[in-house]
Amino acid sequence: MQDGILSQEEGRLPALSVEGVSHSYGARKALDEVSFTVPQGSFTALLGPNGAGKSTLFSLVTRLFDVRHGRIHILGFDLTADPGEALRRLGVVFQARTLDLDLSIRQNLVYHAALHGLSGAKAKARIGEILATSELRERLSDKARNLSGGQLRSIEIVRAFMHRPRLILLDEPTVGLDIRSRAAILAEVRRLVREEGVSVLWATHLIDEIDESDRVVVLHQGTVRAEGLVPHVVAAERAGSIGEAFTRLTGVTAANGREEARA
Ligand SMILES: Nc1ncnc2c1ncn2[C@@H]1O[C@H](COP(=O)(O)OP(=O)(O)OP(=O)(O)O)[C@@H](O)[C@H]1O
Repeated sequence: MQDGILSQEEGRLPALSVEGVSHSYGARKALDEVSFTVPQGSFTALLGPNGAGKSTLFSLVTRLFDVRHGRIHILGFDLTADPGEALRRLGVVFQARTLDLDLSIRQNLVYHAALHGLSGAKAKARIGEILATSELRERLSDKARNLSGGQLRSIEIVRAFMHRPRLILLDEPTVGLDIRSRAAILAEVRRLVREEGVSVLWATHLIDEIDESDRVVVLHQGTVRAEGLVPHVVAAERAGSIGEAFTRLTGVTAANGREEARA
């Protein structure tokens, strides 16, 4: 792979394939024979209430935990047999904040890029490209601690895109943000999916983060309850909306970010 250019064979493979993956914490089974795919160029929402197993799944895909049962492939590379090739194609935004608050935004981004082998000049060019239309371009020399929570999250997202990964995982990236910042971050990630053809797996428990054109994987109590384009999942459940389909599939009412913000 060179600067995001895919070989013909890579072009046909799913960005992420999870096959029969299970994971337990002692006697507690957090994931039970989980299988789904993230097709290339898709925005796939991993929708599940708290405790569904989303973070456990992310810990497996990022190799924080070993895959002991089942298989995970990133662009066709087996995460267990060929972790270097698989992880090179992956970018991650974790739930917890991970920028160094004492460094400038530019330093945070350039240091991360260096870990992926990008020279300083290439990193700066890449920052300019990703932030071309963003007002954050004016804040690159500011220390991270002077940015708002929403701006820090945006920079973490830029950081995940720096090395041109083909698959980006975001674990509940809007938690703790106000409605406007949430919407801005969602819009920014959707723009990058369109413009860069990258594939995204966006974990959320909030139904209003899901768009009609998304793919969705519904995860509940460690099992996949549905997978497909939103209109297909809604039709299969004979529901009027993805919220209603979610309730039919899981027996619980999906959380709504607007309501959570009002509470
Ligand atoms: N380190 C751990 N030890 C024991 N049980 C755990 C551990 N981490 C998670 N679990 C359990 O595994 C299940 C799945 O948790 P997980 O954190 O993956 O879900 P989640 O969908 O990410 O939820 P949340 O958004 O609340 O983090 C839950 O029942 C949880 O209590």
